[in-house]
Amino acid sequence: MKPPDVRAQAALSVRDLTVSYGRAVRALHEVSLDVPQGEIVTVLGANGAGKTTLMRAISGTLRFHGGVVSSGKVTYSGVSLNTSPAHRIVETGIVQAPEGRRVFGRMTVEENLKVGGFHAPESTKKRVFDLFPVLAERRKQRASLLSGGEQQMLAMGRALMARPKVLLLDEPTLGLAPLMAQTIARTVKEINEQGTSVLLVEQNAALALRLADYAYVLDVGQVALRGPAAELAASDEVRQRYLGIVDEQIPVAFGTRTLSRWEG
Ligand SMILES: Nc1ncnc2c1ncn2[C@@H]1O[C@H](COP(=O)(O)OP(=O)(O)OP(=O)(O)O)[C@@H](O)[C@H]1O
Repeated sequence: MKPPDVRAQAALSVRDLTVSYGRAVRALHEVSLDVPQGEIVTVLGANGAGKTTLMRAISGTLRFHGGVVSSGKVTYSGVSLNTSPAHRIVETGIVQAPEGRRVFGRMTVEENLKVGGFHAPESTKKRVFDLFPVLAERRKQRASLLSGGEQQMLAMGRALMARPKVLLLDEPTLGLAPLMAQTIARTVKEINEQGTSVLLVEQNAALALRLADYAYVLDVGQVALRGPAAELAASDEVRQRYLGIVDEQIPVAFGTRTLSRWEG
């Protein structure tokens, strides 16, 4: 049986990535991660763990935030993306959905979608409207009039207009009511079932672990834990630390290790 770190058909691959902001802040230290074709992979971690930095390094936007990759690499289908500008990475098929509040408020829903994919065929817009019927209903409305959850849907819809092979989602359920968060989660699953791989950064670990095939936990810039999402969800350590389930009988040991059946 294959060891888990040689995961099948890794489309997007991050190897030993170290990222700093200026001289003082090392935000990621030798982080490795794979997003195989067709999977949902989630990255969990507390505030400041480095999740957003990881997304920036993948999407080529690190430089806009004063960050640099000091070692390691990001590849897609074996091709290095380290020096690719952000627009080239989008063309490669790796597209980040902006945060929900980053939609263009004065533009209509439809205009926002157009910004996501000027050359997208009508069928792509239809796909977005099928996934998010509320966007079809409000297509002529200004984006600023949408609710927070609907704006998040629009942000995801805008990313889908670029027809991504890998969709990067940075906390898509942040600040949303539980019912809306569930709707977003269901749609992420549907997007994935239609063939798009997903890298999902979430603070809502319970939701993310239900959705994902595989999960990584970042802790102060390093991968502290990784494994199949179902195994992490069942782990007492993860339940106590990330799912808020406290059982004082069980001591928490927390170091770098892999939760997997291969480890014995
Ligand atoms: N533009 C920046 N300049 C300097 N330091 C930064 C910058 N962005 C992030 N950092 C630092 O890098 C570290 C990782 O931050 P990052 O935002 O990647 O974490 P995160 O896991 O996404 O946290 P959160 O959940 O709060 O967004 C933190 O110590 C943060 O203060």
